[in-house]
Amino acid sequence: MTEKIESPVVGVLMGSSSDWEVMGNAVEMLKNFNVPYEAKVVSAHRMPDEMFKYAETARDRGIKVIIAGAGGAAHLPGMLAAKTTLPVLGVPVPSRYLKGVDSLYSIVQMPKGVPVGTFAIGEAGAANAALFAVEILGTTCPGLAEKLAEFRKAQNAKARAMELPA
Ligand SMILES: Nc1c(C(=O)O)ncn1[C@@H]1O[C@H](COP(=O)(O)O)[C@@H](O)[C@H]1O
Repeated sequence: MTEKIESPVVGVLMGSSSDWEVMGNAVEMLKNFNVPYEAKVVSAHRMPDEMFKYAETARDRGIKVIIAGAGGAAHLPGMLAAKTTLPVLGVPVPSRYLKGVDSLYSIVQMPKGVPVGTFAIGEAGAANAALFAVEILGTTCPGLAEKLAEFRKAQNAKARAMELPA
């Protein structure tokens, strides 16, 4: 008997394998919610043809949301958004010299007409992009909406239990 493999509904893309430490936080969050995903290195700069192909075929393959993380001249999220009408969530990956402020500015200042949802620099941004993707999926999937409510409840309990040193 073969196990049923659910096809991915979220694509987690990153410009380089060096982004994994940050972008792994998005994958971790999707796993927590049992959301089928695919994670790939796709670079607008280094693999422009593959990037176009990914964006052009994503919807037909069942992808509903794309999370794209990149550092430095982070054109990946914006270029994906230029080639698809799926929601694209951009994660600025911290860069070596400008600490990700360059990545943030590259992602956030999209021209009118081609939106990219831009998140915080680094791990929190990656995790929140995944949570936002779950929220989008939760608008049509009540099971996910319920899990999100549970997640918030658990987070609240954890924050309430926080103690400071005497
Ligand atoms: N910003 C982009 C794009 C792109 O936007 O297409 N492709 C790679 N990169 C970024 O270059 C940084 C350094 O990459 P390397 O570590 O491979 O040299 C990474 O943060 C990656 O996201």
